[in-house]
Amino acid sequence: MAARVGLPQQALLASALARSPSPSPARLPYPPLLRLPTYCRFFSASADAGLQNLRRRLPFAARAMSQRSEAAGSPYAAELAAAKKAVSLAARLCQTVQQEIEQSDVQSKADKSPVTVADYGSQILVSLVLNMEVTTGSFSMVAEEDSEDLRKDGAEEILERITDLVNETLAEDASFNILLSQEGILAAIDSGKSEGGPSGRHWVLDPIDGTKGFLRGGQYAIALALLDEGKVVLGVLGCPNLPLSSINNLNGSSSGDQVGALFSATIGCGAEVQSLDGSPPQKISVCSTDNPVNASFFESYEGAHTMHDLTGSIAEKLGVQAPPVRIDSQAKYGALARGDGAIYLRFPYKGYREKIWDHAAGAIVVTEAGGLVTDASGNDLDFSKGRFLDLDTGIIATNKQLMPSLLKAVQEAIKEKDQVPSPL
Ligand SMILES: Nc1ncnc2c1ncn2[C@@H]1O[C@H](COP(=O)(O)O)[C@@H](O)[C@H]1OP(=O)(O)O
Ligand SMILES: [Mg+2]
Repeated sequence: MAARVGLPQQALLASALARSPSPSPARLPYPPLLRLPTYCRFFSASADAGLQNLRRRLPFAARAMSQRSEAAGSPYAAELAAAKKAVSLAARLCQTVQQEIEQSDVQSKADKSPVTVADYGSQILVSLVLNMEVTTGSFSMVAEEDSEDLRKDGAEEILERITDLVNETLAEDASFNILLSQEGILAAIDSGKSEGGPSGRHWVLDPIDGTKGFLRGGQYAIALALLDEGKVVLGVLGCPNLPLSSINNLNGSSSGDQVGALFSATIGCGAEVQSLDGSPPQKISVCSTDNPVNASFFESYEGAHTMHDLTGSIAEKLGVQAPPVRIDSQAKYGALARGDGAIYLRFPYKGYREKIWDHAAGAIVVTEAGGLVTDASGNDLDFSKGRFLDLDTGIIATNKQLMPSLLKAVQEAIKEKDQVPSPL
């Protein structure tokens, strides 16, 4: 595994710098680096045999990019290609970490939720690739992680581990002639501090959505979207543990062998799925059933993230017969978008504030696949208000045929729940 091959970052950097000629700035494919002067140190490694040995012949990030997509003619085609490349590279780092995660790779945030070296590493790689590939306009990103905990005394070891992981992931991909210093690592994480909002363009990133699933060895997603004037215009969901074909039974497993799905959607161009290692994109659409008896529904694996009693009551009122399919993360939106199930229900406990990065990519993948995503009252989600989605009800998603009866069942179940006296 690359992260364990014993190539410490300093040595890698020193060897590359010693052997390589300085690149001509005109040939560098990443002028946005100029915007972040402390971001990175780069080199041309074409003559470096040691590094070449670390690289695979055809990096999947590059291959995923070369496949023709329905969105090729859209005004966001370049951004979509960059987003796929960024998510694919981040997914590779996450897979490396998930396979051999250690206790010291996991920390607890101020809100007690877990964060891992892979959450940070994924955010760094996505920021870096977007900066390198998208050369027009200024760069703004609303992302989940920040570097505060990594700047504290005692964080030196974890910062070094993240730096090594990121640089080893970059070194394995022939399309990147770049390494990051520790200052560059911290700057890359903090490039996600934008507040978003209704004007301009903002990338929206959850570097690992479903960290608990990631730690359990279950589902997780790298979720990246682009907001333009307050609207989500593209989304990419990397789901390294999701079967590529479909989830065709209630345990979330599949009949096909291939695992690792990359969902993408651009406004007005539909939604697609391809393998994380670069198969051609296939158009997807939500299931077309109008009979709840044939419908199955997705919800969070974690009981603390959604009220399973309320969702059970909604499903019963609707006439759904199958038990819930419980999986972590926005992988649920991807699975819904290709028709693995018909409904997604999410009802967090009172007081939880939804963040835009937890829904932006998933929502456009579902709507472009022909589905609808609304709050519990049937309103569209509004991603233009900053880092949070201002809603105090739940989020529901399904096809157009089932939405009216689903909304009715949701309203009835909520009303009934509100009438039950609190045990306190
Ligand atoms: N108490 C909570 N209630 C609802 N969602 C939560 C809560 N804590 C974390 N989450 C978020 O729920 C999402 C996982 O969704 P799901 O439950 O559908 O798998 C993640 O974005 C996770 O945040 P994070 O991204 O920090 O892991
Ligand atoms: Mg999340």
